[in-house]
Amino acid sequence: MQRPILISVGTRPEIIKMAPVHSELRRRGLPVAWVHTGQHREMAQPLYEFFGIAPEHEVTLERRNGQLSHLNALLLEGLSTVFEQVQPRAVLVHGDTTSTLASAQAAFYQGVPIGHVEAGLRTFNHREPFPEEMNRELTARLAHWHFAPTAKAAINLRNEGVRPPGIHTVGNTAVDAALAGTVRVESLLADGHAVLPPELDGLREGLAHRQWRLVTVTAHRRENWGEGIENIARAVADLLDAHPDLAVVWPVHGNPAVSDAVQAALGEKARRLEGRLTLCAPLEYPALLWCLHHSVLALTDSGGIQEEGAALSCPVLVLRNTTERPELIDAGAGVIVGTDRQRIVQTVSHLLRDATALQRMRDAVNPFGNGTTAQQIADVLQHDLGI
Ligand SMILES: CC(=O)N[C@H]1[C@@H](OP(=O)(O)OP(=O)(O)OC[C@H]2O[C@@H](n3ccc(=O)[nH]c3=O)[C@H](O)[C@@H]2O)O[C@H](CO)[C@@H](O)[C@@H]1O
Repeated sequence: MQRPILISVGTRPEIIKMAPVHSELRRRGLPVAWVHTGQHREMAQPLYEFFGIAPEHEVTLERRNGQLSHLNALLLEGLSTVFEQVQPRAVLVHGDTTSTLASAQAAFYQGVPIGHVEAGLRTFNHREPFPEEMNRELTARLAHWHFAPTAKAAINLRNEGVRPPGIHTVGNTAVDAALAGTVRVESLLADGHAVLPPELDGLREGLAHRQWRLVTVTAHRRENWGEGIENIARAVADLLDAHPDLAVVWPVHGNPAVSDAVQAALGEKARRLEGRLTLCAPLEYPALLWCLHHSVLALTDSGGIQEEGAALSCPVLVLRNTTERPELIDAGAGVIVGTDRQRIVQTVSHLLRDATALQRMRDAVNPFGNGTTAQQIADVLQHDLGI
């Protein structure tokens, strides 16, 4: 194989958002390879199967403690060995994880140009999200190509001194993945494939026959652990009491800091409401897409779900005090509600009662692109690498 463009990723959202780039490069017959950095491997395998990706390389992490510095050191060493062996012509990284920064550093040490996909997102607060905000900034210092999802992200980069020829405003690959993925999920379901886990059977039946309106909830960010999650759970309970046609699906993050609080506040209710409240393990991506596609609203502190919601006409209420995706709010496709119980209840109740307001949000123009981001990234790489 010729020297490949090497995609280096570790976590679930990175895999989801880099899959469209991999698929587009492969479709054009360009040399491309994938290295998995070994975080959350158990979550990764079904995703790789869904996207038809077989990583050629893997860095296995033998972590002795939970420290970020230890993780970074292991990643840096493991990735350097892989890069040495593969001799990539370029390395592509995504977003803001520890894998992102370590991949960019390892590539920099070997003099390999770095493409940063989803560049320029900023909260301007190094503590929220931590350590992601700093990972974004440092990766921008190291990158050669900056694939900014929006004009705002491009301006953030310019304001930090990144020179415009390296900045390409291309939209977000999350949209490419969500649009193509939803079509595929619906067609798999129509062909009778078991795309959804059995825990969602009651919900599916209720949506089909009892005209429930679905709201998808997810929360896992560190800054929401404790009081934040408890408030969100109590707000969900209030909403289920106030709206008899409301159904909620909440894939609960496995961390006990999250799951214990959710179970304590809602476990009993979930048993009583049978199907109207589904608390389940984190869903595989196709099932999560199905939930968003069939939801009237999403409540989330996730970054990716803000983009997927916008792509699938599912308005998003952001369970954080800040977002690095202000375009969602500006476009009218989302609202920041934080974790205040009353505010969440009031905002959701208003939208459930006011069909016009809800429809206005559903009709908002998606600010994260139209599903051609991977093509635009491939165009730039092909041109600049002369391949
Ligand atoms: C706030 C923040 O710093 N977020 C960063 C984090 O992502 P982010 O906060 O989006 O990470 P999450 O862990 O929430 O993952 C979101 C993704 O997982 C999927 N999902 C979610 C729940 C579930 O049960 N099943 C499932 O498949 C969603 O559809 C979405 O695609 O890393 C990403 C990758 O670098 C960056 O783009 C984001 O900026």
